[in-house]
Amino acid sequence: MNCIELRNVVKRYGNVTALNNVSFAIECGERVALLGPNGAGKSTTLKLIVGLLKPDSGEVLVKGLEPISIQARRIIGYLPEDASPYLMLTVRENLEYIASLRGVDNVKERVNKFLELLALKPYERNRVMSLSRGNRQKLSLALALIHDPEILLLDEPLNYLDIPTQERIISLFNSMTNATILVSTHIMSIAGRLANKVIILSGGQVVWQGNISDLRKFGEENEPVESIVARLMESVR
Ligand SMILES: Nc1ncnc2c1ncn2[C@@H]1O[C@H](COP(=O)(O)OP(=O)(O)OP(=O)(O)O)[C@@H](O)[C@H]1O
Repeated sequence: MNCIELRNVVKRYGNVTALNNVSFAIECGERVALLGPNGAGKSTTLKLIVGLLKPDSGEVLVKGLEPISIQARRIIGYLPEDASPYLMLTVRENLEYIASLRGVDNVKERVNKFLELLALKPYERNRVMSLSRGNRQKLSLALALIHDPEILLLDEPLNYLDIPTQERIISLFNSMTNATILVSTHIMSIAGRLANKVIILSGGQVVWQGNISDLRKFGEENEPVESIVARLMESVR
């Protein structure tokens, strides 16, 4: 079954065409990296899937449902590119509030688990406005995961994180074996550790999609995968 599907999607902002006839399908349980140069349309794609934007034409489906349906919203966890938790609330209050809104059972237990998991326990009583950018990012990740979503949409999830935390988060994602993950990133090594497939966008169009291991077929012997991806991205700019 497809957990995410875009069919001939066009999205414009005024006279800028951000996505121009984009189609792809992601099966439930797949892990896919969304790659593309700046302005390619990656964040726009994620916002359409989470229902924050509507396509001008074409269709976006989450398990066959409209992204704004209650059933779809329940199963999606979304980390925006510049996530901003409630600045005046503490770390714990943010987590408890979102967990309650999400209908999580045993809110306290679940919040404690994420405070531990993301090393946020020392900051649980601090207001978000006083946190470092990295700790805000950890909280934003916890907020995206608190309801154990089936589908994870992650926009540059490792931004601002120190190396030990990056490793912890990668293990956490990799332990979520049943989840469907679509992750936007500029870092090829991160794509390779979080996903086995890629969708490459450029100029609002899909220029390539397939298994990461198949990317090598487009390169010279020993050519770094980053260089192959860069060529594919530039083929349509
Ligand atoms: N709110 C907006 N208003 C007008 N234009 C927008 C808006 N958001 C995005 N765009 C434009 O749409 C295009 C796609 O932007 P988008 O943010 O989806 O790209 P991206 O691939 O996520 O880029 P980056 O890697 O730089 O974050 C760009 O040309 C961008 O300038």
